[in-house]
Amino acid sequence: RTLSLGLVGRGGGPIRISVLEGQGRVGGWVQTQRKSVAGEDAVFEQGPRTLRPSGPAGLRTLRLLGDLGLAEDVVQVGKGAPAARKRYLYVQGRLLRLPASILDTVKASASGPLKGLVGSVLREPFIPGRPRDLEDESVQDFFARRFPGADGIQLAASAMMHGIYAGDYRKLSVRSCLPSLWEAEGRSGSLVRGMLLSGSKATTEEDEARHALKIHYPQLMEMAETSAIYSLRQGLSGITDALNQVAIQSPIVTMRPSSPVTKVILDESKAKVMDADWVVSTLPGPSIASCMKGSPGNPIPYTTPYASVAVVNMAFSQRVLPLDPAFGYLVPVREGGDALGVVFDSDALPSQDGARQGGLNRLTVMMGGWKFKQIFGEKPHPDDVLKKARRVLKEQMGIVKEPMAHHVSIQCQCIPQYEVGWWDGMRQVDEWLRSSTGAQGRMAVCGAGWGGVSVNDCVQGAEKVGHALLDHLKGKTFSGASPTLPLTGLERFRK
Ligand SMILES: C=Cc1c2[nH]c(c1C)Cc1[nH]c(c(CCC(=O)O)c1C)Cc1[nH]c(c(C)c1CCC(=O)O)Cc1[nH]c(c(C)c1C=C)C2
Repeated sequence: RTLSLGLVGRGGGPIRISVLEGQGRVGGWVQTQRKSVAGEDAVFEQGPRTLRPSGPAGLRTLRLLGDLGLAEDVVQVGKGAPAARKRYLYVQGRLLRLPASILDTVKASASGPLKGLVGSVLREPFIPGRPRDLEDESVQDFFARRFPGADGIQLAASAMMHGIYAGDYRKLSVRSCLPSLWEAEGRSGSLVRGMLLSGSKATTEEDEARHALKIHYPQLMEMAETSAIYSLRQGLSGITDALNQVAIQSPIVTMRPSSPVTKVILDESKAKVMDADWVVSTLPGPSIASCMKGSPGNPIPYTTPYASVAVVNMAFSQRVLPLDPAFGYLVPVREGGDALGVVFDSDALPSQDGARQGGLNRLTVMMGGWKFKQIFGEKPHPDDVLKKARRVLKEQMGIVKEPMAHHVSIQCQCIPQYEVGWWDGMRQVDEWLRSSTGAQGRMAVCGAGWGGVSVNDCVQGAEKVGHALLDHLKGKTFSGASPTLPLTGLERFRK
């Protein structure tokens, strides 16, 4: 829709958008493999596998799915489904179910690894708020300050950081990774009080996104209200493939696959391969920094570290899991070992098992993350990775059966690590993008490295940059020097 506006560009000519993609395929870390297993078409996700239909970003993604004509392909996990309510931690050699209700929490608090949980939560509002000059701290330090001595909370927090960032909660920044918790404490001096006061209050942004979705795609809005997570029947590559098709058909967009960017020069007189008025970069910080090395001006002032994940998808001919249907489990830092967690894919999304449902049993073992090098070295062989994944299944769940099919992916440097100080780093990059000694207002950024690692965050970030740019272009024709971009994509980091 937006791409067909008759835009007028610099010098009165039409606007042209070139999408440079380094790989031969589009989608980045969104990578779905369809494997034929026992005659069935099973889905193996090697990157993100489910999306959340909540919050302004979640609602925007649903709107995008509607615009792409994918509403019929959505497969959902209802809020009450086992895959939404049953999650486990692997603690002291056993799978421990995480409480899913207040009653469960009270029971879990009586004994075992989560002992004393309720008492810690009740005491938290009486603990003074953070010092005024504390600008950031690790996720571990934050929970230790708010819930001193609460071992169970540390276990759960470290496991959650494995599930989202494949990262080490002793290094990850609470301000950057869990901004709503950091803000709740900032507002009320207490995390619990802050969360209770904000309750289910929707922001204006969320209200607007809800309203837009309800008008355009009421069935998707209904789905958002009743679902915990969702995916597409064909897997998440269905989204990036559909986007690719829209771009290919657009008269103003040129898709250029297999075109890795190796250099960005902010000096028109030196343009060699392609001359552009503006660049919107979705490259990770270290890659864009390396592309701009040697270009006039200061180098990019901050780059984010990244973690690698070994993702091993497996399909068994029958159910091998020793427990009732569930989402899967996460392994807290303290347990050590190779695994970060295991997802029970067939329980979450049985419709991705092919037509003969109830037969196949798909699951995914995730290993490495922040300790990838320590476990696998520089370049592990896929057979060794598979061996390690099978050992995880044997040791943690007693599964010794050989899978009928498997797929090993080594996702190098796939998840940005927002470590303590990242927020301030983003502020510096925002300034650099605007500064005359930096990118001179000619470049904006979006993507997981710059403001949220989920697919929803990436869609929201890209939409904001895209809409701002289009609004800017609609209002003007360009005949002189290139004006600066109306935004950098990092506005939220300004003080
Ligand atoms: C390739 C592995 C990935 C790991 N994390 C992500 C990927 C792509 C990104 C990610 N995972 C989750 C989120 C949160 C927001 C969302 O969209 O849902 C993000 C950005 C959620 C998540 N994924 C897994 C778990 C257990 C969770 C926790 C939250 C929940 O209970 O829903 C599966 C999983 N992902 C990774 C690991 C190691 C793992 C383990 C089972 C890394």
